[in-house]
Amino acid sequence: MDRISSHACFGGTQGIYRHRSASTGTDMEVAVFVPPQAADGPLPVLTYLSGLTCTWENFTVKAGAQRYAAEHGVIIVAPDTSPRGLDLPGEHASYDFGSGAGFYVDATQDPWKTNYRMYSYIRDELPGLIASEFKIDPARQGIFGHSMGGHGALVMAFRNPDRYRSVSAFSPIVSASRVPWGEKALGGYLGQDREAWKQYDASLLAEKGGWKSPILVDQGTSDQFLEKELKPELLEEACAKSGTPLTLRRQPGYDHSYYFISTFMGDHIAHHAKLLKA
Ligand SMILES: N[C@@H](CCC(=O)N[C@@H](CS)C(=O)NCC(=O)O)C(=O)O
Repeated sequence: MDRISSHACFGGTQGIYRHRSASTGTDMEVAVFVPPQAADGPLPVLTYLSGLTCTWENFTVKAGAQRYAAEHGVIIVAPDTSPRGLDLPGEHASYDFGSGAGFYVDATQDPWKTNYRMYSYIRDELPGLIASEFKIDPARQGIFGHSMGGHGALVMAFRNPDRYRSVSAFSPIVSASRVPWGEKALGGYLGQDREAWKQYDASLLAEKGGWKSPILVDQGTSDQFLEKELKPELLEEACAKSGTPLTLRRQPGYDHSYYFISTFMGDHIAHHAKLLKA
């Protein structure tokens, strides 16, 4: 990984890196915050997946996570939301598909299947890279995210319970196969066979059970995407069915923005730190 920039932050270091990705066949950028406790030995890692239109930058500049990561001694990794630097047909035409909207899936359809492999990138390639460059404890990994990234985090955790010990989300798309954003993305990347979409639907995965640690989800009640795209009640119902321990907090008056995310960031990092250090 090449370091693009580095800033002292809350006694630790906020770095931005670029590396060649075998999963996407492109260069990828990623932000990594290393807290001051890194001097004393391997630390837990928390990966944050961003929402539509984002890069690593939205979270890194606006979420206010570094203060809490420094407090709890957790490394935070914030990747991009899609491959970059390509010009596939229609790739940059809309904010909710293609660039900035990889949906954390491995595409199976042309022309996406060669590069749009964000599931493999996040699950396999990036953790390997991070482990080779930073002093991490691979047995203590958590994942969280916002909106499309909340969907990504829940899907990643539910499909890989041995890999991740903790999960949380801000205003997640909880059932990608049953809302317009998800139908567009999964249809485009995976094709029209809806059976293939199920492996990327957090609520359908939750319904099957298998995730054991407490899940924290925050959702603003004034979120403009709440009824049409997010539908937290579907996750609530699925978790109730399978006995999955979900705490869903409806936060009155909050919208979909980073003003909301930064307000509850401290609670989320404390949630992960507790589970990762247990
Ligand atoms: N641009 C879209 C909304 C996209 C959006 O709200 N993106 C969220 C994630 S789903 C976000 O975090 N945007 C970047 C930011 O607020 O910094 C629209 O106009 O409807």
